[in-house]
Amino acid sequence: MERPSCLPRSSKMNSYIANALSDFFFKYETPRQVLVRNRRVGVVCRLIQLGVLAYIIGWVFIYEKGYQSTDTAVSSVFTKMKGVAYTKVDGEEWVWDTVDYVFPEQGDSSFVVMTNYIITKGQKMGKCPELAESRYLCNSDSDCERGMVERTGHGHMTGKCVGNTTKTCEVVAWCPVEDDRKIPDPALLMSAENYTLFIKNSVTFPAYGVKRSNLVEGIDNQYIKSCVYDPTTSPLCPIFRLGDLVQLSGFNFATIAKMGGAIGIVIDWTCNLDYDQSECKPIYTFHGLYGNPNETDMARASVGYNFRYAKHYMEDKQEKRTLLKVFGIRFDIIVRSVARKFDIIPTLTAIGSGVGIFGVVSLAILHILSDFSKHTESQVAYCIS
Ligand SMILES: Nc1ncnc2c1ncn2[C@@H]1O[C@H](COP(=O)(O)OP(=O)(O)OP(=O)(O)O)[C@@H](O)[C@H]1O
Repeated sequence: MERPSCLPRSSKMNSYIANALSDFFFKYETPRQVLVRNRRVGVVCRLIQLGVLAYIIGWVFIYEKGYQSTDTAVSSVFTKMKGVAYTKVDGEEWVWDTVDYVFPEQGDSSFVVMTNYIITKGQKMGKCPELAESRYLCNSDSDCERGMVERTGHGHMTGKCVGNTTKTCEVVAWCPVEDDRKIPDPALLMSAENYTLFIKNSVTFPAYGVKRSNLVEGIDNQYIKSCVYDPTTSPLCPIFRLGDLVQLSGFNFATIAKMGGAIGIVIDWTCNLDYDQSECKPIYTFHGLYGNPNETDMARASVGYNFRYAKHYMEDKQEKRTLLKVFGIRFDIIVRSVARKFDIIPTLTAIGSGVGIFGVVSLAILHILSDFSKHTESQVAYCIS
């Protein structure tokens, strides 16, 4: 039986330190290289190394462009519509030009082009019956509580139930109240299909001091006057026909014109500034956001796009207004940008991380091999360097 050690604690410590010092001074460590004479192992190891090399060169450097730094642009968009529409409703002729059908008229990157409307002329402040619709109907005055406002009503109830055949609550409102139960079909401004939209967009990449405009080299005043955007024949023309925009967004013009809708125009600036700046050009894409009533259940709950707009005027010393329920196509112009250029810092970072990954993989292979060598001792020859 082994006798318990009765050396004191301090003398045990001293012997550890002495051993450690002797190991440090009288022993030497060096990595041992292993030569494996095995086809399967050799092929697998080389394939893993090749895979890592392909990842570093193919993915990190070529695909992800790890040798370049990136910057996003500061951008500004200006728009201008042109085109004239003519309507003849109830014998009344009317010509609509850009200031009548574009909202707002300043040339914003988000704007609406009116394609259909319901007009209520000569409204003035007063008392009148609500619209003859089921939600406003009443039998007696007690159904019209004074001061109450129906959720989607047009004014404050006076407390009276009025009318001869169809009785509705009387309201204090802009009278006569709007009747929007019948939407003109086909849309009144179908000629909007031929309107043209001019988009002026400039971008600046502050990190590289590079400024670009969508009126790129070769697009002069003469070209603008005659060109119309076409994705294959004139992809850089900044003038777009409305009908083409709707079609490229996947919508039907007659449907979107009647009920309204929304279209996103994306201007994509993806530029490699290692090449000449003139190669940095915009790419336009068009996306239908809403405007097809059969598209989704969500769209059916609120079909199309509309809003109300009033023009006020004075007549016989009384303020009056013309109310328009406007159905139109809303355009949202979105600029997406990324510029890349060679930079030594990301290059060194990418190389460093590549070397690191390579090192980790080599270590993993070494571990696999040391396991392998234990099992197939006979096929492995060790050579100590
Ligand atoms: N929506 C558009 N459709 C077709 N051409 C357009 C449109 N908007 C502008 N243009 C034309 O593009 C050119 C540049 O327009 P810009 O607004 O810079 O100049 P402008 O002389 O003030 O334009 P204009 O007085 O004709 O509205 C002009 O020749 C203009 O007529």
